[in-house]
Amino acid sequence: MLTQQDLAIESLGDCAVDSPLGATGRSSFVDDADGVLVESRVRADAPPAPPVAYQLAGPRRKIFFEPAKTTAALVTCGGLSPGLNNVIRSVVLELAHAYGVRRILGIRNGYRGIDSDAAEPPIELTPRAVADIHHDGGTILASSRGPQDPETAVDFLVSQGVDILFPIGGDGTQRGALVLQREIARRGLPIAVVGIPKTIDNDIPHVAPSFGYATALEAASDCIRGAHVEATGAPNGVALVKLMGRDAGFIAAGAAIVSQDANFVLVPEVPFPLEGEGGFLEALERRVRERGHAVVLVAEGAGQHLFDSEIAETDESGNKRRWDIGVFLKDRIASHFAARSLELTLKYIDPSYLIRSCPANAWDKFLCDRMARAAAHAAMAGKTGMMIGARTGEVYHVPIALVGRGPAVRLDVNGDVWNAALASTGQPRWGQLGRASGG
Ligand SMILES: Nc1ncnc2c1ncn2[C@@H]1O[C@H](COP(=O)(O)OP(=O)(O)O)[C@@H](O)[C@H]1O
Ligand SMILES: O=P(O)(O)OC[C@H]1O[C@](O)(COP(=O)(O)O)[C@@H](O)[C@@H]1O
Ligand SMILES: [Mg+2]
Repeated sequence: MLTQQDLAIESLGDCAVDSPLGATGRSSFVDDADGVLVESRVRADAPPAPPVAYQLAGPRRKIFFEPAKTTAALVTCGGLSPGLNNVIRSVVLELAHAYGVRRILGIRNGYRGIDSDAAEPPIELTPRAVADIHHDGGTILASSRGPQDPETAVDFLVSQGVDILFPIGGDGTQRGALVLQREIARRGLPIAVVGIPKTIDNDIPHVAPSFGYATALEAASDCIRGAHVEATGAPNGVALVKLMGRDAGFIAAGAAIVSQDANFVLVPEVPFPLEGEGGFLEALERRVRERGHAVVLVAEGAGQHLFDSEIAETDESGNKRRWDIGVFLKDRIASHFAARSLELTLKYIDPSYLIRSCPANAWDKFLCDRMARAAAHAAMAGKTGMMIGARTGEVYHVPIALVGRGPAVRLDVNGDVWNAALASTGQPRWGQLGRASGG
């Protein structure tokens, strides 16, 4: 359970500068006493408890940095997510147009670009340079995985005169941001670090969901529409669609709900039985015998209990690699039907990278702009060691230290999202199983 103290936002010091937004008459200011309740769910019969609230995001009347003397830098890290360019553009425009910040750097290729020995130096981000980027997927700055030495990175920020760093990326990026902020604090430097969390996987705490997720669902459901056409277009057609989701099944579950065309959805949180009475293959066979076709969604991290071991290898950022459940299931479905001499037309579809490389949809664009501008306001007010949190309708400040605290964000298998996914597929509710069962 979080306390109000856990949610305190660090600050570089007193805010002595009048915000230029006051002169425009465009902004209604908020102050640090404005909050957003952490717990939206309550029990009416619970004893009253003191409210615990995030600090509300938004422009402050007094700011820490003098805009004309401020240099900001943006960096995008980790896997791509729809909306990265929208975030870059809105941060740049808010800083340049609303505050009058004149020097904004775009660090190339993720954290590896925060280094004087980097292959590519930062680029200048002007309003003109970012004018049209919001229509495109990806990131104009490029991204990467892999560690960066915090001392090297902070030396580089100092050498470039950077006052504010905006790390835009997932849970790993935010952990990295905290390491940099700690090094900055250790040296007593007045450099603000304000993160903007991206996640198509929907697996970052205090952000529910962040930008990218809604677009990923929309793109996935377009693929599933095609998969359904393929499955119904052949005798005993089965379309198996692999979606991203290393540890959390939000994309697969959400896509099942959005598309309404999936008959099975397999997620990391539910180690389904494969063989035997009540297992996936038997349920699939029954569905195909009864209806002549089926659409199966599988998240990349699902079914790892079906392999004898875990992969020891990680990616450059330390994320554990997973066995390829898509190809594994494809083979097992084929051999199951062959063993029963049952006709099968199996189509395996892996749209993973297409889903995260597309431009943001309307909802994610809406979210990106608000999160980006909120980050600009927080940073100009000298807030640091924080990231922007978001929930439908609200944008607020979250200490980055909370990203690594508490249980990881996973699908609640007793919650309404998973219930809706089960209802839309009609698949059995498989429970928790031991390793290697049914393999
Ligand atoms: N615990 C950590 N400490 C410092 N840096 C980290 C940490 N975890 C990840 N990073 C760095 O953050 C960047 C992005 O992390 P990654 O896990 O690849 O993507 P994401 O931010 O999307 O989760 C990489 O450069 C990675 O090395
Ligand atoms: O193949 P890549 O580029 O390493 O990315 C795969 C991973 O990237 C993601 O899209 C995002 O993951 P991150 O949070 O690590 O950036 C995951 O869903 C997926 O497991
Ligand atoms: Mg991640």
